[in-house]
Amino acid sequence: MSVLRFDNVSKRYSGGKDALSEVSFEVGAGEMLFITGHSGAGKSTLLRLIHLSERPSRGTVLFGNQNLMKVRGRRVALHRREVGVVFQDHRLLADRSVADNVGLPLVLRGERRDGIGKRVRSLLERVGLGDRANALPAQLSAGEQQRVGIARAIIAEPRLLVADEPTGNLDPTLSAEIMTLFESLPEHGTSVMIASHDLALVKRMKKRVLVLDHGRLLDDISPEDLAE
Ligand SMILES: Nc1ncnc2c1ncn2[C@@H]1O[C@H](COP(=O)(O)OP(=O)(O)OP(=O)(O)O)[C@@H](O)[C@H]1O
Repeated sequence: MSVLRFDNVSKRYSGGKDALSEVSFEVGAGEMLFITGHSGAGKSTLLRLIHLSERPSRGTVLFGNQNLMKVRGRRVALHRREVGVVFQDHRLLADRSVADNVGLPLVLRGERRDGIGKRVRSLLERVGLGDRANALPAQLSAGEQQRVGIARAIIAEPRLLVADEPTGNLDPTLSAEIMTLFESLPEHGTSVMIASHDLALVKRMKKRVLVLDHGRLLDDISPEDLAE
């Protein structure tokens, strides 16, 4: 079963040239893959089309069986519940505790407080932040803040997690920790797509890699091919 499918997708921002050009690929359930390419290659644009902060100019994006072109209005919020998003700059609420930040997606869904507390505690343990639940984001290191952002993105068990340069500001040890966390997600039923221009990191991970070049999908490299 495919989680996501791009069919000949192009995106042109108003006044610009094509940021994506005729891109086609498919992501399977439980798959983890990287999107790489030079600055301006179209990595962020591709991810924006998945969580509907942008729309394609041509072509079709399917999420499961759903054509995202038809997802409009209130249904956009419903779609976003199924797609977790991790940004490089965390975007945590500065005046809320770690636990409140992580539980926010469940609060927005109207889930019961006692159930939320339990799930937040268990997830914070899983990401190694069990003892930081009451801290404010500013009291955490960059790597810890990033783990809070990831916990918030996965607490509602999305079908797909998209991460845009999630290790951009982190040192190699912290990057490796974050990658280990991402690698554990497919076994919990979440597929993972990570945009990164860090080629050394991408090669080390030995996962499928989509290579973008000036908006075109230049290569779709399987883990086996990457090993050669
Ligand atoms: N909102 C926008 N309006 C107009 N053009 C844009 C917009 N966002 C991106 N672009 C252009 O689209 C192209 C692809 O940009 P995108 O941000 O997707 O690339 P990227 O691979 O993520 O780059 P980077 O690694 O630098 O973040 C670039 O030429 C960029 O200038």
